[in-house]
Amino acid sequence: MTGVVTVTLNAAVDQTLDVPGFTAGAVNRALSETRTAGGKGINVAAFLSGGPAPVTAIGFLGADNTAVFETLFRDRRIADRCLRVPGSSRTNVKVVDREGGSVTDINLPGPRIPDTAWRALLDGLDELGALNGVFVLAGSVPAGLTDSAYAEIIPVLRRHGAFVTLDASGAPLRHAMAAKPDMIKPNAHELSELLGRPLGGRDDVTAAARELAAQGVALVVVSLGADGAVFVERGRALHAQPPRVEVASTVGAGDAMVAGVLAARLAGGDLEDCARRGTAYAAGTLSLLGPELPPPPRIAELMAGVRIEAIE
Ligand SMILES: Nc1ncnc2c1ncn2[C@@H]1O[C@H](COP(=O)(O)OP(=O)(O)O)[C@@H](O)[C@H]1O
Ligand SMILES: O=P(O)(O)OC[C@H]1O[C@](O)(COP(=O)(O)O)[C@@H](O)[C@@H]1O
Repeated sequence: MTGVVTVTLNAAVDQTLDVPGFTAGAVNRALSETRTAGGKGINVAAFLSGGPAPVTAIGFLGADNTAVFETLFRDRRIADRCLRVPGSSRTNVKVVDREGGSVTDINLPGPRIPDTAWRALLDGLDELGALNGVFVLAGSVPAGLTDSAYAEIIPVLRRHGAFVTLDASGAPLRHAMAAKPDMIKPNAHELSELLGRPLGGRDDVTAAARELAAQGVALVVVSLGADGAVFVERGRALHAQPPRVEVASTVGAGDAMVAGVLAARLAGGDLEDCARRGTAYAAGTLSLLGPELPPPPRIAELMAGVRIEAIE
């Protein structure tokens, strides 16, 4: 089976703080702290590891705090092609308030990427493009790179005929749209920002997703948090509603959804299979901290509990 390569330009150590009743502007006390390897592409790599496709992670890691990432790569048998850059990868703070059911993300900027490292990344991707069929470009773009970073990477992979998934936001997503990724997964807020207009309910979101599909993105997935996600491909639109699950943290749910969709696609699944597996992976990670999935029998149970509805 073809290999999957995930690209993380801005890796992160996710520091999850358990703060019941968290209140901005007040003194808050954390009951516990957990640190896990994160960053969108690294999460997708972790969620896909252990499956039939070999998984490679590439991107940038700050040279001063690589241990948490190297441990993940070793434990999950993810091939580590990440380039080391001076400094430390950022720590992103995730404040989880289980009482109030909220997660507050404070994402830091990350180390500046030297030009030599950027060029080495493009060379590495060219090399990996010859050997792997699926690429995931995900997350924010750190200092030192331009908003065109993804728009520059996509043609390098296209030359090799790779399937390119993009999960980004803001200007990097807008620039990359011209390079026509094969799949995108914005959330509703990112989609509204991309189109420059507010989006109402599910029908509005579906119409917007259809517009992007008409621009040449084969598979458009729009995630809607607890309201599930909309999947659009070749004129078909589906809504997938996750089953009710216990939520420890929503961090990484979007990345799990990307991984589940790709796992289904790699197995030859149709749009409904992608929606079902993507939603089950997202629901599965909600009760766990870090890029973890429950065991296969529980994933099967979650898949059976996903409600799929066709949208006309
Ligand atoms: N609170 C929740 N309850 C149930 N499912 C959720 C919840 N939050 C997220 N999900 C699932 O995870 C998917 C991705 O979450 P979302 O928050 O939309 O992504 P992102 O983190 O990329 O913004 C959703 O489409 C949904 O299936
Ligand atoms: O690169 P960005 O956009 O700052 O996002 C990085 C953060 O996103 C995550 O990958 C989680 O993303 P999702 O919740 O969207 O799946 C965290 O691990 C990380 O801290």
